[in-house]
Amino acid sequence: MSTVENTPLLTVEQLVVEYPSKKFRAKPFRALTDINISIGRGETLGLVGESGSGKTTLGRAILGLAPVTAGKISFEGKDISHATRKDRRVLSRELQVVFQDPYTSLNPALEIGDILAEPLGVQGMEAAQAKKRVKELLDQVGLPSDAINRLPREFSGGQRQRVAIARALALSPKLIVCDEPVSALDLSTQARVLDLFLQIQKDTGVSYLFVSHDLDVVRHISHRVAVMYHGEIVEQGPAGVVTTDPDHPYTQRLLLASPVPDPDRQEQRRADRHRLLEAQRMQHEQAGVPA
Ligand SMILES: Nc1ncnc2c1ncn2[C@@H]1O[C@H](COP(=O)(O)OP(=O)(O)OP(=O)(O)O)[C@@H](O)[C@H]1O
Repeated sequence: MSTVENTPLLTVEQLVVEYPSKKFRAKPFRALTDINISIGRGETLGLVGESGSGKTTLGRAILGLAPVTAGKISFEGKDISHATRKDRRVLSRELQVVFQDPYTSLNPALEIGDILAEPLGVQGMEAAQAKKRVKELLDQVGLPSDAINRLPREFSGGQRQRVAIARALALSPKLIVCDEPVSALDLSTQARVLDLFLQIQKDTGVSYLFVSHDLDVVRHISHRVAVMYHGEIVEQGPAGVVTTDPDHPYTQRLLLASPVPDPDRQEQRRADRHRLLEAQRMQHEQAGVPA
């Protein structure tokens, strides 16, 4: 086996993330302290914790959306903690994201075919080849090929999340940060979308960082689970071993966790989506692809 194959796909070492305070001269807010995790190829690390424990911040730091105050994030052995915008453009082929809310993560004005072709066009794929790839992607996520000419509003929440997953898969990434991707769906739809994530991993070998406030969801999908509390990882182990004992303090805290983030953080997520879409649009312009 080569060195690259032996190296974990992603390692996070002694990561600290601080957000600047909105109050004048106030100390920055430390959202993450001394985070150490790794994710292997084809592996799912579930990240669970109560609301505000720092799960989204960790995903954001990996995606380059939250500042790395100290520590190191490496992808395939390369330090990406302070990657430039150019580096991030290259990384976006390997590192993708699926957000929680399927109702706001898709551009409502674009047909599904265009939403899926966008990342392919950015990477310079010719129209005919992109069309073929879009059909493959729809098939892979269990949507009919006539979805190409339809708008997001014509689909249910579960179907829209399938479109978001297809878009994340378009460039065959190695890691997908899944930030509460089933929390907005009803229980039976959740189960079907989780099965889709598992099937995709079996077929492609993609790795997931799977963020959820729901321990059952995380245990179902993950090989290993990390439990966060107040910006730290307080427990980490194989999915079957992490406790669901109702008397365990972390479990109690998880049971109390609210699935609905506070308005400030919802606003931040909207801003993240906007930034990522904006970055895609700029890449489009630079590649000379008409919008
Ligand atoms: N942009 C920001 N500026 C300042 N503080 C922030 C910012 N984003 C998050 N925080 C704070 O960092 C902490 C961790 O937030 P984060 O969204 O990562 O938690 P979470 O575990 O994902 O919560 P939830 O499950 O509710 O989404 C919280 O105290 C939050 O208020």
